[in-house]
Amino acid sequence: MNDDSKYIEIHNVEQRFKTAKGSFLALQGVNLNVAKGEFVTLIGHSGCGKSTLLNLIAGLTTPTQGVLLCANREIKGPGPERAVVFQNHSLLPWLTCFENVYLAVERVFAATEGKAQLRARTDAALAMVGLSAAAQKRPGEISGGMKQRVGIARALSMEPKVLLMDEPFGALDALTRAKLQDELLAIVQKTQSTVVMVTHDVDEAVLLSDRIVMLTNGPAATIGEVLKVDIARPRNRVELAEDPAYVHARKAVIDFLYTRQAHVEKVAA
Ligand SMILES: Nc1ncnc2c1ncn2[C@@H]1O[C@H](COP(=O)(O)OP(=O)(O)OP(=O)(O)O)[C@@H](O)[C@H]1O
Repeated sequence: MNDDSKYIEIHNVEQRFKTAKGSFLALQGVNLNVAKGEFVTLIGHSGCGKSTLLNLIAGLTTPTQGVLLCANREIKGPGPERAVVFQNHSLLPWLTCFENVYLAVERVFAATEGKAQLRARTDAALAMVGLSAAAQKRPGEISGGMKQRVGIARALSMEPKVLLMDEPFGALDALTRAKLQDELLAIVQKTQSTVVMVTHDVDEAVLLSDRIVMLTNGPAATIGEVLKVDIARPRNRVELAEDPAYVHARKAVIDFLYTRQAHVEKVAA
């Protein structure tokens, strides 16, 4: 039986890495459920294990202890139902934007759909991120924000059940970042996707999330606190700035990061 409140289940997960100096315990005792359609961000200081946790959900790595499930199935490797967007967009530079997205569409749908349908899916994904006009350009001919949009279009084109994003806007300037955050909010509202996103940015976390998962510092990092963001959607960044619920959530995250998990590394506040 499907339980939508437990779409992604993370049970007592531990991740150790072998290093030249021996075994390094990155994550320990991580337990979390993510509901279908929920937007969850992972926040914590640099090196605490956010990407490690995201990679485990993506199936790019396997835990040294514990188990992860997606829609009641154990995550044993990467799968098209869990699309990943990385910070560095990872596009193939010799292909156009269209071709970069088409490759992903082909991988997922070629067995069941004809070329015209595959092309229509690619066009629709590019349109969703406002890139129809740049479809025939190569990554070297477009801006960083546009490249990131292609990465998002590629992920969305696979119609994944879960969108996993590792600091997707981390390398962008503040204005482009704000624009893409707003676009992502609108897209997720439309697609009702389940999203797990890694971020360093407190405002980004509060603006986008239904819940903010705060990780303690490593080694042996774990979930320190989970904050529910009780702000109605659609959210408007200008109105939010003075919303008491926004101010409260922001303060709670900053308090966790700077008081309870104080660290020499900086996190954008
Ligand atoms: N393959 C690996 N081998 C050894 N150690 C690793 C490996 N991957 C990650 N680590 C270590 O695990 C810890 C968590 O790394 P991770 O990249 O998940 O942190 P993060 O919170 O995503 O950091 P940042 O915010 O800086 O990207 C770090 O101490 C890192 O050095």
